[in-house]
Amino acid sequence: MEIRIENLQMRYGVKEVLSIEHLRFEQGKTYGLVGHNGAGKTTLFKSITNIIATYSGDIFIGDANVKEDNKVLLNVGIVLDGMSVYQDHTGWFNILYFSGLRGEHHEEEARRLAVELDLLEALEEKVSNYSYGMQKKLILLIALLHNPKILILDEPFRGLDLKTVAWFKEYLKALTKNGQTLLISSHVQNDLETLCDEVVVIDKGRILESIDLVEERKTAVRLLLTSDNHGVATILKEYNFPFQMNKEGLIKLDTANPLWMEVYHQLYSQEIMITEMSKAPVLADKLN
Ligand SMILES: Nc1ncnc2c1ncn2[C@@H]1O[C@H](COP(=O)(O)OP(=O)(O)OP(=O)(O)O)[C@@H](O)[C@H]1O
Repeated sequence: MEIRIENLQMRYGVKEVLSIEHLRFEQGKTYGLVGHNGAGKTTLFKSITNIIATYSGDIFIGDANVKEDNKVLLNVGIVLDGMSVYQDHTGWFNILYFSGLRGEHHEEEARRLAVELDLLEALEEKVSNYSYGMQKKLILLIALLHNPKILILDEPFRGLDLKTVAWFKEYLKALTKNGQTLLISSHVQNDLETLCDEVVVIDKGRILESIDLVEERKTAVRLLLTSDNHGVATILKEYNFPFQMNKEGLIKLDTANPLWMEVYHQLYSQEIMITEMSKAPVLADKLN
């Protein structure tokens, strides 16, 4: 399902927190949302899911306006950072309770996810005994359980161990292959770089730009580490070949440039070896 936002204005008192003329999240794509603290990411997520309804303007999920037809939200799963569940009850109680609210029951799927998340045994215990990461896993499990058509995740990886983050990223990649739409906010650029099709940059409640990572990935910009990076820089300058040397001394250039073959032969003839060549991260460059 797609999400469409038209003329959204949101204020807390006199403070304008969101001002978005038009924004569309297409079905089956993964979107990242980046912005400084207080930029409005969480407020946007809360508005889309009707947790906040004091905005002016319209938000559509599919054809339904969420303010007028909030049943459409049954298609949406949301995990907000700092969200909580019932502490004095077990993990299982929470799973059954929240599934019941939706009129659904997916015990087998819950068990399968709990095994993947290494949480199965803990589900018998009270949530108050859980670590922060375990609570986060439980909240994710509950959100994933009903297989929502739209999944909104606010800082989903914060507090999770590396193994769980890796599992979760693969899980999310598989979801979009099935046509689900994902919105993810994260302060970790690498997380968004590896997952997202598009990254929306938000600042003081306004959309600054939208970065199409799918297009950006098609370019042939590479980072090189060589046996003599300064020697390479000298050769590149002789050829007027555009390049940058980053803080770590790696050379960044576009190997699709027609001059690259000539430069490459020149390096070879001067016995300069390329010891490492990797795809340059797109997002870090765009955002910094
Ligand atoms: N309940 C509230 N009352 C008043 N102002 C609020 C409230 N919630 C958020 N704000 C303000 O709204 C603005 C946007 O906050 P929001 O939480 O959406 O930002 P964010 O981009 O998610 O930030 P972060 O990256 O720190 O999570 C901030 O200036 C914040 O102070």
